[in-house]
Amino acid sequence: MPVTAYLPRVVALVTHLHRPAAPSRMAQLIEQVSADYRQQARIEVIETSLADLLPLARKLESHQQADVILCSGAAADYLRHHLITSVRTLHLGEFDLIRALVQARDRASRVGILSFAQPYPELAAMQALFTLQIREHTYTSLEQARDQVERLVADGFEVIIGSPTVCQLADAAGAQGVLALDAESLRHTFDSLVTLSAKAGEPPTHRLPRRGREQPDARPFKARHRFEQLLGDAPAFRAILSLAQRYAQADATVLITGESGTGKELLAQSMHHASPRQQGPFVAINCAALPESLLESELFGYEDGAFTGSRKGGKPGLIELAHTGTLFLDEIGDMPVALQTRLLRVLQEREVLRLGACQPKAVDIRVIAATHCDLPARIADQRFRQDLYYRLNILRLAVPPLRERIADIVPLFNALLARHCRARGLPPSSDEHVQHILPLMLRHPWPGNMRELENIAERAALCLSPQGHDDKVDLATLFPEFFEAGAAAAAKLPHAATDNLRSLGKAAETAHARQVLACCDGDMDEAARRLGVSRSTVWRRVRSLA
Ligand SMILES: Nc1ncnc2c1ncn2[C@@H]1O[C@H](COP(=O)(O)OP(=O)(O)OP(=O)(O)O)[C@@H](O)[C@H]1O
Repeated sequence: MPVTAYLPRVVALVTHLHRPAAPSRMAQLIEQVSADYRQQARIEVIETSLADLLPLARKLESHQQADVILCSGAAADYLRHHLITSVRTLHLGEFDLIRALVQARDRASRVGILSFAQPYPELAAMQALFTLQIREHTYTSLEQARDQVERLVADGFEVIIGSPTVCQLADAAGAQGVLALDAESLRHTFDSLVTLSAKAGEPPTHRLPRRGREQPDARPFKARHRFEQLLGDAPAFRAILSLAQRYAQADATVLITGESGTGKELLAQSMHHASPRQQGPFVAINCAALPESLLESELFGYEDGAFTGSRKGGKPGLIELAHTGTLFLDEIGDMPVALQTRLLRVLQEREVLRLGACQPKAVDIRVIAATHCDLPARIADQRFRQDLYYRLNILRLAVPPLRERIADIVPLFNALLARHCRARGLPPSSDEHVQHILPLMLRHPWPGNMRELENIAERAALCLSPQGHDDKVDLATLFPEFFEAGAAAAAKLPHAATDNLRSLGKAAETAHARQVLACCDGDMDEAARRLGVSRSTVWRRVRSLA
């Protein structure tokens, strides 16, 4: 079947405090510049309020409508914490600043500049060109931007240069906002996106197309995570980590199994980082995400003229691009059988044959495959090749689901909660409110594993923080998954642990307290009674990151 050339889908999200009624200047500018890139990418511009930003971006991600999301400043940073899709920051350059300063000069003699995260390096040199009093502040969250704007206005700065959100904040505070964006910066951003796509294979992210969390940069095929970043102290998880660290040193193929969201990809990235191949590329592909024809050309590459729409000069496949590094085949259980046969050949011969080519090329790769499927069952259904299974299942890592790491649930939740509060500039959620959901968390079966825990922590950060707490919203409304059918049938631990808490060492105390609390279905009073300590001691113990 002929395959047409793949054009990466770039969605530019223009964020505002409140969505404007008419197209904003920034949206118009992006539309205008993107017209020049129609041959290289499909670029769509969407305006959104900050409140709708995340739901919108998540929808784009779940419908696989964006290979890259383009966003400015704090919004890009925020999305990066929440999405798997690649998020690029729309950086402002010196042209943006000069142009904005020229506009500002006509309106006021004192001009404030709000830049995201880092000050403009060129500002000092530019200041000499303008007879203006210029003061620059940086921000990393909406709250900080608001504070800085108010400070500038209180100090008599009438014009403030920044992003569309900064401009709206300035307008709301009684100053004038000047947008810092120039067509040149946009071209520069689109150029780098398109060049990357050509360099690294399409689409422009290293993960096709569902993933792409890493930012495309000079070395797009890189692993971001390391063992040190993996959270979790439960014995079952520590045992897997220790095995993975040992396997990282070997070169044999690894098969990682485990439910969705247990951290299989994180483990694969960490192994690459700790392996002798760490300087080589880490190339990841989701085998379930692409139709068979596309997956084949992405994996194996093609020669010039191999099919209608193929790129002139041909294209290397991801297997070739992983040369000297690691190839991570996620969702291997969903790979079409015809491709399994071709992959088997690569694993046996360590060479790859591009589509339309006669001569195979030698490749030096380490393969890590992952799946949430029951591969033996797939073999029985003839949906997975038995010989491929044995080629993959050399070093095996079975990642435990979260419900089997009960001692990890509370510390992981606390760590994620703190991260979300920090990212949103919110004060930490109060123990009092968080305490209410603890029993529910310990009872829940966590079918979505770490991913689900991240979602709960994000909701808790938003709604249980002192600022966001709303008495009208009850727990069943806020966390319906804890109350849905099935949750009640969550795995229950045996009522075995009754040792006196004071007799145990500190780390053991923590693990023990959590275990007992789980046994008591989260009933603090009952746990305190069994452990022979006060209710608040139980609480202190279970929430500590032992
Ligand atoms: N040990 C861990 N510490 C911190 N975060 C984790 C850990 N394990 C998983 N996560 C987080 O959980 C989410 C899911 O992880 P990951 O994508 O690696 O899981 P997966 O098993 O590969 O999922 P899938 O099978 O759906 O592809 C990610 O956001 C990741 O950051």
